[in-house]
Amino acid sequence: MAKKKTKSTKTKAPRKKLKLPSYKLSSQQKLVLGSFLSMFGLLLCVAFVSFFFTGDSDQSLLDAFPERTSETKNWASQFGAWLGDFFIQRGFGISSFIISGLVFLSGAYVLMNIEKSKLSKHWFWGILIMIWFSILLGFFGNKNSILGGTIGFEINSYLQDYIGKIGIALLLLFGLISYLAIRFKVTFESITKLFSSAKNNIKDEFAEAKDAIVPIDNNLTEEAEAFKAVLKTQEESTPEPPKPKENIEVTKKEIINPIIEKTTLEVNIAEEETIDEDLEIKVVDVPEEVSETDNLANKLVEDFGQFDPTLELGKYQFPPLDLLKQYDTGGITINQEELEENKNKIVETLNNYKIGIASIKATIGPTVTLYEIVPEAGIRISKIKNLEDDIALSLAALGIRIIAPIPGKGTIGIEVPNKNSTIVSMRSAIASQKFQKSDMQLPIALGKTISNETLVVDLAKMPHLLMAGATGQGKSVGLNAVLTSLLYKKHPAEVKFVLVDPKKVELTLFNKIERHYLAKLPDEAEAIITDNTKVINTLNSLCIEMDNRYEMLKNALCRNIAEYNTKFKARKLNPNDGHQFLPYIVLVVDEFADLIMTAGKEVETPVARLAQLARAIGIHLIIATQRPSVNVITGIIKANFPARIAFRVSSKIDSRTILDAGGADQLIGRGDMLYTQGNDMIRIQCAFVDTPEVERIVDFIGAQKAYPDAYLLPEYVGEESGTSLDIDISDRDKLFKDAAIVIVTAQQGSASLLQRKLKLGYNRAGRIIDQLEAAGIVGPFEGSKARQVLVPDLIALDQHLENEI
Ligand SMILES: Nc1ncnc2c1ncn2[C@@H]1O[C@H](COP(=O)(O)OP(=O)(O)OP(=O)(O)O)[C@@H](O)[C@H]1O
Repeated sequence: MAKKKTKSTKTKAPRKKLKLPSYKLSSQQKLVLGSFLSMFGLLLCVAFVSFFFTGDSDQSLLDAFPERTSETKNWASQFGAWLGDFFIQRGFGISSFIISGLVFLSGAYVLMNIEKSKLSKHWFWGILIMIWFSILLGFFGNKNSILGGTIGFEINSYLQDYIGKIGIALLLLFGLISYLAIRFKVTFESITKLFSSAKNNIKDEFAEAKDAIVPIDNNLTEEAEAFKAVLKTQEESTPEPPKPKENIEVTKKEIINPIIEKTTLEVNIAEEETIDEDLEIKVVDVPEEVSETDNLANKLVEDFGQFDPTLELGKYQFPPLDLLKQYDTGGITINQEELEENKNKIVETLNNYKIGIASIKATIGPTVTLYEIVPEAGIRISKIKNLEDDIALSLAALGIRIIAPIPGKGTIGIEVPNKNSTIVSMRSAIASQKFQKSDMQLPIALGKTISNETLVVDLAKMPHLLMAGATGQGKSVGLNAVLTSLLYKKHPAEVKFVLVDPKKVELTLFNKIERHYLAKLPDEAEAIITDNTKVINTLNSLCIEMDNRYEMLKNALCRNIAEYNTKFKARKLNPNDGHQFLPYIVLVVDEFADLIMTAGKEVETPVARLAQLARAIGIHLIIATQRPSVNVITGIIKANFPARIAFRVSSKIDSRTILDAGGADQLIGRGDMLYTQGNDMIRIQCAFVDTPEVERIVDFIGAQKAYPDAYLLPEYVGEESGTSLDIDISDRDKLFKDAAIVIVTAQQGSASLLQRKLKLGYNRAGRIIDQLEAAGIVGPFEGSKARQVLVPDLIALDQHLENEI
């Protein structure tokens, strides 16, 4: 599995069909052309027929240049005589009639607007048959014979010199057989079958004829017997010669209709003479035809069972729960005093603002307690919402969040942090029934909600996750929780990670499971990407993988990866056609801000593309950032990441950037987070997984048998940052001129200036600087100093560029 064909989708080039050039004709043009061709076809036919009678007498006229006065006998006059001579005499003989037929047919096709490909087929085969006949008839004719025409005769005599008469006969026979085989798909078996079935038919007919006579007599019922008796007496009384059978039967019917109605005899006659309109039609049940691929798939599944993607690492063992630490000993402790104290404070504070409370209820979560208040009638919710800061101040606690009203309930919520928070261990989240029994595609145990329920979400449904939070608030732990969840639930064959870690320390641990779970570019030594410049290649490679996968899905007629994999497991997709089991790919970027700052658009574009399109083909993005500012989480990225996690941030603005709402600035940190998947916002205590725990898990997995290599992503040939100075003018960057203007205006030859002004990545800016150097606009590299600008102003730049061309 780990080996992956980089260019996996081999779409077969469609077989080229013989096609006439496709001119688009208007209906009027079609009528004109169609009728012209049909008429011409008819004229040819008339000329040919007449040639047989008039050809000889017209011959002398043809030799001279035709004049208006010269009289020809051909029914189509001089032109007819010429056509006959040209096609029949000098051409293909009798078989030239095929030409007239083809011309007529072409006219009819144009008139009736029939597909051109059919017509080209007729022409192809028509001309072949014409040549064949011409040779066949030329075999019997002489030089001037109109049987095979001059061409038929000449080919014949030419061939006779080489293969003799017998050779020609055999060649013609071979031509005939080939024609029947190709055109009518005749095979040797079909011929023998035809003969045997003809033989059987004849046999059957004989047998039927015999049967038809015997049973009528044998099966006579009582009535028939009676009828026979009547007949006998009649015959006796009328000594006429016996009449033919039909006649007798008709008379029988007339005489004793009521008696004979049920006899076999009568039924036969009635069937012949009358049509029973009340006759019911019984529709015969025809079993549905099973297509060949289904059949084959069923047979394969019968023989080998469903395809098992995990087979290569069949003995792989999932990490046991014991590797995770048990933190929450004793569960959540309820401190009655604290509860009472907070309740009093809330009631008191609200009373200060003249807000009466009808009832109050507390739900104790791992880090915060939710006090649900039902205000007295007539109190406006907005009033409470506006007092958020004042209430928080009065309660003298950090991390108070007011939810007014709680969605779906008619109450107002005030979340107050617990004095002693409980750690939600990863172990308890993984061990929860919800996680263990989930049948999600990519289940993630995020942590526990305020009501102490484990929240399990499906990354495949999200479909991408944006994670933000100030430093030290639990982002890295959150990422580890996501990765750990997947490691506990998914086999190495089912999911692959692409890890980008500019911080260089957070995800390095996962190196140990490179050959089990990681994906990388073919020539990379390390699977975990810590170098920002390499990220661009990886992201573009993922885009290629995405396109490849879409192609595979399209060829398999599947809408998403789940359908595709099910079909593949049922052996309905042939690996020889480039199909393979597709693992999910999860791209994790630990510090996105860093990437955007150094590579700008070069990173944003592929990320946005993946975010927009990759959901159906199983590529999911998890992007974490410390700096949730708008130039990092741009509109386009935000629009494609409906699922977001916010750890504590330092300002309301940051909170709005991530969640489109405040609240994240009110969190208490240490894994306290808000999660939204587009609509409701849930406060969650993130499951805690420490580095030693992750280490134990990756050690456990790493010690097991692995694939020979990491999952290989398609190769991406990035534009290398070329330094050669003989850069072709036509190869210049699209922004070359803009860059030149920026540099000349600022009189400062630095790549970082271009990066800032033109919003470019480092690589591209560097490349443009090289091109500017090659064009003589900036001077050579001078170490830490900016390059010298060799063009003094924009007018000089214009001249400089014009002189180049
Ligand atoms: N879910 C959690 N439960 C309890 N404590 C937590 C949780 N998450 C984080 N912490 C505490 O907060 C500390 C910092 O967490 P973490 O390293 O994840 O922060 P971070 O946001 O990744 O910081 P940085 O961005 O600087 O890497 C941890 O060492 C741990 O003590």
